[in-house]
Amino acid sequence: MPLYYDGDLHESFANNPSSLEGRLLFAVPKKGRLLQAALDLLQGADIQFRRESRLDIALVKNLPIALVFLPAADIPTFVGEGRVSLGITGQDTVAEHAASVEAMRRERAESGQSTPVEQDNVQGCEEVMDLGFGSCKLQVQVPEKGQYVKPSDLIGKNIGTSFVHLAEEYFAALERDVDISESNGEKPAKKLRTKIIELSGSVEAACALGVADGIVDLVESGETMKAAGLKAIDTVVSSSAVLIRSKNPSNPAIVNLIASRIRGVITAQKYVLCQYNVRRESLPAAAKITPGKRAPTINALEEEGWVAVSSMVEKKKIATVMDELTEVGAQDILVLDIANTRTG
Ligand SMILES: Nc1ncnc2c1ncn2[C@@H]1O[C@H](COP(=O)(O)OP(=O)(O)OP(=O)(O)O)[C@@H](O)[C@H]1O
Ligand SMILES: O=P(O)(O)OC[C@H]1O[C@H](OP(=O)(O)OP(=O)(O)O)[C@H](O)[C@@H]1O
Repeated sequence: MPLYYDGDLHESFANNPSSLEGRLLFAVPKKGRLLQAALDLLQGADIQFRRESRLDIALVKNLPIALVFLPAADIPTFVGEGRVSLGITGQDTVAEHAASVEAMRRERAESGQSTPVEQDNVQGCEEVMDLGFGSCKLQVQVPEKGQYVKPSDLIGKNIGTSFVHLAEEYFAALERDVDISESNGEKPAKKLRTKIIELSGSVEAACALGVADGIVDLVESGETMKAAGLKAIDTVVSSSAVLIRSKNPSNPAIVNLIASRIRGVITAQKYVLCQYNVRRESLPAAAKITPGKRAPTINALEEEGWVAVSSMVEKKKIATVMDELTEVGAQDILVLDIANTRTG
């Protein structure tokens, strides 16, 4: 098996490109917050497909891959069981899946079952890379003007959430800490006293409607939380979109190829190319400001005593970098967008 995809298509894919056989399955969120950024990433990586309306599978035209459009929250289950080799989803959903597997493991141990969860095809997912979008936090929220101030005030109360297993883990740890600090050497209670209520959406309405005393839900700008009259009192998990892979993908060479293309697109989005001319004696100072990823590229200019420099610079730092370059005497500073990259 080559480490990198060498252009040789799987035999069954080459013979029948309109079939699923021989194709690596890649799960993409079918709707919601991550969909558009994920599609932009696929386009940047030249993964060409046409999604027929109402069909959740799309065959990729130029690679032996099929895209499977699934709810973001379900993608870690499909990847973790090895049904799909690659996926794009949020770290929050990966953490929730891992917590559900852990809960299954605990339940089996407590009930004396000896079958390991791995026998149910639960192998878990591996994070390949952070994709740099979809940042949010899973937070414990309570009514702004209510009686609850700190997380431990919610012990024994009702908590609404779509992240049932992470909420259970969070409150179990909280109860354990409180019990230990209040006990006189007695063993902390095993059973969770806080009631976790599973809700599939609009979780922020649960407190106002009397279903819950507090919630565990995602926050990005905080606008939804504020509009519902809630405030955050703790963070359970910080999240952003990630590329995940199964432990034993059907074609590791294709997995590496896709990962490398996506990494190239992300780097291109993060950096710009900065070019400028500077007197040779000012080059050490200028090179310090624009060290590049490896080192700046330096070319001689026709004009005696001057050099041309080009270097990758983080987009978010470019204004300051241009100010500093001007200060050390750089001239003709140009900033260019990078369409794609493959760097070391
Ligand atoms: N406000 C947000 N800002 C940034 N990322 C978010 C935000 N809300 C959710 N996400 C990320 O996007 C993922 C999918 O959430 P989203 O609410 O879009 O899912 P969905 O599939 O439409 O589900 P639902 O039907 O429950 O809304 C989340 O798991 C999280 O990683
Ligand atoms: O802090 P904010 O920027 O306001 O974002 C937070 C909201 O975004 C998500 O919901 P989404 O709008 O995707 O819809 P949903 O409630 O149907 O999941 C999340 O569940 C919050 O409700």
